[in-house]
Amino acid sequence: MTVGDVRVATDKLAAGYGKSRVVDDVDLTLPAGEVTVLVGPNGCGKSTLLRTVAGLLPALDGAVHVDGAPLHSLSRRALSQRLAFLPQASHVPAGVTVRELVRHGRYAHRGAFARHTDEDRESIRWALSVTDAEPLADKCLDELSGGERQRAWLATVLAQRTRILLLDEPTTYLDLRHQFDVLDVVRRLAREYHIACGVVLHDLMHAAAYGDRLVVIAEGAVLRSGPPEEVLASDAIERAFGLSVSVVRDPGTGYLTCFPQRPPVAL
Ligand SMILES: Nc1ncnc2c1ncn2[C@@H]1O[C@H](COP(=O)(O)OP(=O)(O)OP(=O)(O)O)[C@@H](O)[C@H]1O
Repeated sequence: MTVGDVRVATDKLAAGYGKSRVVDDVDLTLPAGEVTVLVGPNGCGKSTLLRTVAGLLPALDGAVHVDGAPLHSLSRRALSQRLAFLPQASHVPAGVTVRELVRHGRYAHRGAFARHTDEDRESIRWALSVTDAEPLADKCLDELSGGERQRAWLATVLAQRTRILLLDEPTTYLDLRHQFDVLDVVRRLAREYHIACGVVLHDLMHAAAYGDRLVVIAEGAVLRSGPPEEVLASDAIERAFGLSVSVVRDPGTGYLTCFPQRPPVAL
């Protein structure tokens, strides 16, 4: 398996609820070793699309292929061994510690009643470590701050050790350092482990800095996809957000970043 192998491909996918199509005709690919960032205005369908790719919502039309196999042909367990999904918000179970939660991430690899293997223990340790959640391991989830909880959920998803990661706004609630830490983890997972990462982000600066490819969703469709420099400089941003941005590369850090083309309100 080399960088660039397509792990997820949608073919003219329509996603939505009942008869209502939220996005239509979507051809999305998530290649191994790359971070693909989905951006778009509130309510444009980013979560709906991700949940459909994760098999949590039925496709209204078209198809999703995971590792070349039609999504519907994979059992729930087979899919969980390939693909992990971090939703935008999750129910917080009372009295469950972070370590217990992260252990759940291993269920796809062993039966509910099987004993933990060394591989399970190593995956749990690794997931807690890369998300900086080790100090939280023995605390109850319902006693954590929003950002600490977000790291615990992310660790749970990472412990699943899948080749495909779908993350819906993983930086929500996180302070500045932890936002960059999480995005660094995502990039490392892509580069070092050749994981195909599909990430929803609202912050276009994060998207510019960390995305190998951006996908702009608006008006019920993919408006544009490609390298951040091209996509951010295109009219898709103005169309999607009603605001264009200028793109610059910070000479100090090398980060590509962008600024809204609108001066602050003078008071
Ligand atoms: N369970 C549901 N049943 C019916 N409609 C829904 C449901 N969930 C979301 N929607 C609608 O689907 C549309 C897309 O919602 P979605 O959450 O996918 O958008 P989003 O791009 O992720 O938004 P945000 O940036 O605000 O998180 C919205 O109009 C929303 O009201």
